[in-house]
Amino acid sequence: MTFSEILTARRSRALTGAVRAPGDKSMSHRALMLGGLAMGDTTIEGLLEGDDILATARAVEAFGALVQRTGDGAWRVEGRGGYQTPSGVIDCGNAGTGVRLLMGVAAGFDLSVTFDGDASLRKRPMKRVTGPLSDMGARFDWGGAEDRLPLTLHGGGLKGMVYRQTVASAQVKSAILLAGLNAAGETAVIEPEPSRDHTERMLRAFGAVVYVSETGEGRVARLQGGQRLTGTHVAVPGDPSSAAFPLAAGLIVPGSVVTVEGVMLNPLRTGLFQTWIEMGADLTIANRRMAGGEEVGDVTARHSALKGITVPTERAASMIDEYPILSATAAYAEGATVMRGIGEMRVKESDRISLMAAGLAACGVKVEEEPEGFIVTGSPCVQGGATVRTAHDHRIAMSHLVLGLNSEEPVAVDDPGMIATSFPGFVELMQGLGASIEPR
Ligand SMILES: O=C(O)C1=C[C@@H](OP(=O)(O)O)[C@@H](O)[C@H](O)C1
Ligand SMILES: C=C(OP(=O)(O)O)C(=O)O
Repeated sequence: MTFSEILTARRSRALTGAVRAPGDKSMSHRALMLGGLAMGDTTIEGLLEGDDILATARAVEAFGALVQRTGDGAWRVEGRGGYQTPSGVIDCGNAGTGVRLLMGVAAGFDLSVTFDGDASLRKRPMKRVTGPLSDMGARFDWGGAEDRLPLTLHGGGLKGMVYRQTVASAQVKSAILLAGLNAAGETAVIEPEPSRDHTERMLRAFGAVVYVSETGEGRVARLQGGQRLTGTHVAVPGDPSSAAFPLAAGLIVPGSVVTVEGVMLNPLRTGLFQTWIEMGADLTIANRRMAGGEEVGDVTARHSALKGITVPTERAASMIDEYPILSATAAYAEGATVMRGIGEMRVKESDRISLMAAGLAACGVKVEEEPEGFIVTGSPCVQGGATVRTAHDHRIAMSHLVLGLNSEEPVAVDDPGMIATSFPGFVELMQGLGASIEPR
């Protein structure tokens, strides 16, 4: 489907059905990058074919690997055991994960490369990665403003380091560990609040030795430099961050029963499910099994009378991308949902606190914005009736479309094309469940 400039969601009858979420975005980026870094063939099934991942596939090819699409979600990467200087600029599009992890990998090699991205990515901070990589020995030239893309990286000659995270960020941790693979000696990252661990897990699947331990200072991931990766098979499970949207719709539209099958249940990713259950959601998980080295399950959401809660701040890292959709469901909950300790939301594809606050308020929902969070006071009756500015942010767009599925008046979003960065086929999948989402 090609979109008009605006998509509109309208109050829908009960949503029913079982769907599959697209492949996990975090794992899809890593599977391609590590495939390019390994010697030999890597085959991937269930790869997310969203725009962020397609940008990473092009980048890995530009760094010297052979990257082929062999079928629906099926890809083959023939790695050369290292990255080489690409002939042009590496454009990571909208993807923070893409650019930050690729900087880490590339820093380990004797090459020079310029990274760039779209208008949203050009606004996001890069020093959180270039700082530690510089301490390891990489050099950077800013193409424009400091801390922002475009930038040029000169890699090679790295030495390992011990890095203490100041913000919980899997992207920063991963960039450092990936650089450490080709640094002299040991590299360690200490995390006071653990972030998603897909890099550690997937490095092991490619044959690397990675130690993870719990210490008084937090979780520590360490590896020795000079390890070689070997191509492998990666089965990418469904993305819990994407599954959240149809499940949220199931929770808020009366009479609904929505199942999303094959959802990854890594505990560092499921903070939203825990939060919804505490809010009174009828959310059940069946058929728990292992797939692609991760636990997966079929998650069912039934329409529920939700109540507001205070989300524990230490849960933030395990649901950082889910606060937009949580806040949309909180709009239908009785009482206040307090979301704090989430200043990181302001440096995502957009300032997600401010955009969600503005969008919800335009739809008649009571929202109080704070520097590091927001409070949504909901009610079962949401007015709607707004066209929301999404500022190139897929999750802002999808969250408001879900909000509009049970509001009095329709809710429309601008720039819906961005949804394809993480969830191609979102509109068709939601329509298949019975959602009324149409181009205006
Ligand atoms: O490592 C990853 O795959 C990701 C880490 C998170 O970012 P931060 O590391 O900035 O928290 C998350 O928001 C992003 O969508 C994916
Ligand atoms: C923050 C996100 O992604 P990234 O940082 O990769 O752009 C996201 O998908 O919500």
